[in-house]
Amino acid sequence: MLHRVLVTDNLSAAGLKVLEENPEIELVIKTDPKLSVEQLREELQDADGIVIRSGTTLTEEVLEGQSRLKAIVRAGVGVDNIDIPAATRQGIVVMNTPAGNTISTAEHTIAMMMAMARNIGPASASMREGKWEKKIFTGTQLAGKTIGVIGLGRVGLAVAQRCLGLEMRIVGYDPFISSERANEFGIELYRDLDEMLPKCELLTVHTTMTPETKNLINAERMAKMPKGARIINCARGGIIDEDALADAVESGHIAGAALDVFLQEPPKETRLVKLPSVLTTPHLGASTDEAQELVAVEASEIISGFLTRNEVRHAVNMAPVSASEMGGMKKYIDLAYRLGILLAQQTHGEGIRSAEIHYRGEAASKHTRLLTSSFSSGLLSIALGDRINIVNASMLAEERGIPISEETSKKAGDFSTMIVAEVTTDQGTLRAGGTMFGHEYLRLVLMDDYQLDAYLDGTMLIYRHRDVPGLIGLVGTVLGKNNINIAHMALGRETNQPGGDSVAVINLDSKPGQDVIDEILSNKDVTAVEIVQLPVAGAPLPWLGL
Ligand SMILES: NC(=O)C1=CN([C@@H]2O[C@H](COP(=O)(O)OP(=O)(O)OC[C@H]3O[C@@H](n4cnc5c(N)ncnc54)[C@H](O)[C@@H]3O)[C@@H](O)[C@H]2O)C=CC1
Ligand SMILES: O=C(O)C(=O)COP(=O)(O)O
Repeated sequence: MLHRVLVTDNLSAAGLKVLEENPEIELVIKTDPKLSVEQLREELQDADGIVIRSGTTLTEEVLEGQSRLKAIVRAGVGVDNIDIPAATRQGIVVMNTPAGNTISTAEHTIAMMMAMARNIGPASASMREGKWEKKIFTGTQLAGKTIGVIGLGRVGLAVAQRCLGLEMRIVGYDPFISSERANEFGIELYRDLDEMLPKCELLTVHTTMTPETKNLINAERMAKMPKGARIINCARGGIIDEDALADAVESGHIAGAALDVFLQEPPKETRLVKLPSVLTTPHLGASTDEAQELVAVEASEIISGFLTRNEVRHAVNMAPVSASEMGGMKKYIDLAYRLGILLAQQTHGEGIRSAEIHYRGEAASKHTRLLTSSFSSGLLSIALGDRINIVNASMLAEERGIPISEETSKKAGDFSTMIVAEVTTDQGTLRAGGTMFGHEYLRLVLMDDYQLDAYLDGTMLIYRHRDVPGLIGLVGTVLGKNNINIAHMALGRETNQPGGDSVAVINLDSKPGQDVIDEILSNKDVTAVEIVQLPVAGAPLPWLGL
């Protein structure tokens, strides 16, 4: 089946070409007219992936119940127009293209700063009206001025580098970078934003939009800046409090502002936009041919790589996995998932308090977080059904108050690679350990304290019993007379002495009914019987299509 990719914002032709030329992808473009929320919900019902820019907002309401949608790709940086927790809860991977538009955005920031300092916008408008107003448009020189850069990520650092070239002094604030790194870029790093603000004759913000950065520059902070300071925002509307900025510009404390982004786009509240010393552009930071080609091609490659090769690149709500890494992980993801559903069925999904996964030998060098998510999606599959997958498993486990921890040891034990999962429930602790033979065949080699060697697929009849002669024959006879074929049988006993507690795992070709289970259970030496249903060997896993 073709993977359907919906595009709802303008992407460069080069990016669309990547999707059009992929024979495994069906491209659906819905950019004009802009879709309503209802139309977007409807289109998404038939989409495996969506590629957007800042023009499409994917709220919880839009994402709710979108069972076909597997991936959202943002052709650009900011993902604040996507409800990430809602996407994660739905099991949808969100990815972006972090670097393609950095330089263009930094250049736009510099352009805005220079245009503001020299009144380029109003001077040009005045000349268009036939005027020659040399005196009123006297500007301010930038060389020698101090600029404060808040957010020293990709764009912030690129802006700082360019400001150095303009012979400006740069002070910076970003709690997440080291002063060594800042110094490499000629930035004097402050650990306290309020201490830095009085130094800033110009201030530019380059953080992502988070609850911490919302209104980061408010009235109180603007008051700490020197009188006549200027403010630039080419990051996200709302990092600077728009109302407070309008007040500060009107009062003359802030001499001017240059804004590319707004709380609401296009802005409905126009007080700020209409102020003569406020320069505005309609979110143009990334709008160059070069940046748009880079982000659109990358976004298209990301969505194709994900849908056709399970590659996870630049994910915002999941660890990244390259196509080659994924190749080596598939069997492990499968193994962890199967241990998860095995234990889920043994606990009936009830009363699970916590789980602990141990990775031994080769397994320890794999992407264990992903494996733990895969295990968790199996473990919670009874409770949550198809809704759970590798993307949302950790979040949903956490929401249900089930801590799932992991521990790794590169030391191999009896097997070169092994995953052992331990689940604690209200009733006690259950354990299952799996390995793979020849990197191919998945095996259950540990159940509670019993060592054994059972297939980890299909229908499994598990019975606990006292290790006495004749029992295997008896169970075999019951199954035989009910026409149930045995594919494989494994026994594990507590000690090497006969007569102790044992467990048997029989892989069957069909599922026995309750009457068969009751007949086996009626034997005085059998203490418990359960049927566990795992996917058949090599069956595809949910959404990963492994
Ligand atoms: N106007 C436009 O068209 C464009 C806007 N952007 C926006 O620019 C911003 C920066 O983008 P990038 O540099 O690519 O992102 P980035 O992720 O590389 O950098 C963000 C930086 O902000 C810092 N930060 C986070 N919280 C902070 C806080 N409370 N205080 C100070 N610093 C904090 C982080 O440590 C990080 O270094 C984003 O909001 C992005 O959406 C990006 C591209 C185009
Ligand atoms: O990449 C970003 O964060 C941007 O803000 C660019 O937005 P756009 O793709 O031009 O709508």
